[in-house]
Amino acid sequence: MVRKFNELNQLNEAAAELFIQTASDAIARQGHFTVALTGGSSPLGLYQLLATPPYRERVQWKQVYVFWGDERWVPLDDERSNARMAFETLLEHVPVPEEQIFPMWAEGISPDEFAREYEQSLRLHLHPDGRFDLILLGMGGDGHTASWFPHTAVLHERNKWVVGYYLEPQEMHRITLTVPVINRARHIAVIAYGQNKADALYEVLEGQRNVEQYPAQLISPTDGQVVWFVDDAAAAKI
Ligand SMILES: O=C(O)[C@H](O)[C@@H](O)[C@H](O)[C@H](O)COP(=O)(O)O
Repeated sequence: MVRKFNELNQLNEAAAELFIQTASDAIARQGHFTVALTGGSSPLGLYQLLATPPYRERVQWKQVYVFWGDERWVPLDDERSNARMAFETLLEHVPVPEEQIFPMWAEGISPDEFAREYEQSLRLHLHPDGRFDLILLGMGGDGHTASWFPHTAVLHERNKWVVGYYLEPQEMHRITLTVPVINRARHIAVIAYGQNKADALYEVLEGQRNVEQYPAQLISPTDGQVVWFVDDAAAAKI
């Protein structure tokens, strides 16, 4: 489903409502809520909203387990860190117990080993069905999402839950959830706004199937729901 908004604050409010609803449904059903956060700049307004009354009081933060959909393999204090951004805008302002927050970063371990360990944590915390309650995603102007970049091998990974790999053009490693894990989620929310997303949004939602070029076409939940939160500028061509 595509939800289109004139104003960015309306988009963020609607995304916050989805977050609150999926959290309260999950907590009522199973006692806790598992969410994967996204990086980039797109979720900034949503995180700020969730950290502020009256939204903040509507989530039972002590029952929330926080993971990430993808990360740049940099220390937590690096300005490129997706986790750092989420801590500053959201996690430092809400009472999620520290041991329930799982940044995609650790010292003294390779990205590959880390990916295996992260998969083990997911297997433990997403037990028994391996499903996230909610995964937040953004989309780049080139049609990538999470760290599924065009023409990378991770697009074809069907067994591993988490992959760490070197992304040549950015000269850094990336850690990312894989296609099967993301598509197993109960809910996926993709946030894409601004004119520079218009071409990719058109190609991803209405263009010919070409997942190598537009990896966000791979977002296709098997038994869940996806909502695209877009603004008029991003939606100019759809
Ligand atoms: O670490 C990252 O870069 C991401 O998680 C990535 O997939 C992001 O969501 C898109 O690149 C959109 O980025 P913007 O929100 O900054 O446009």
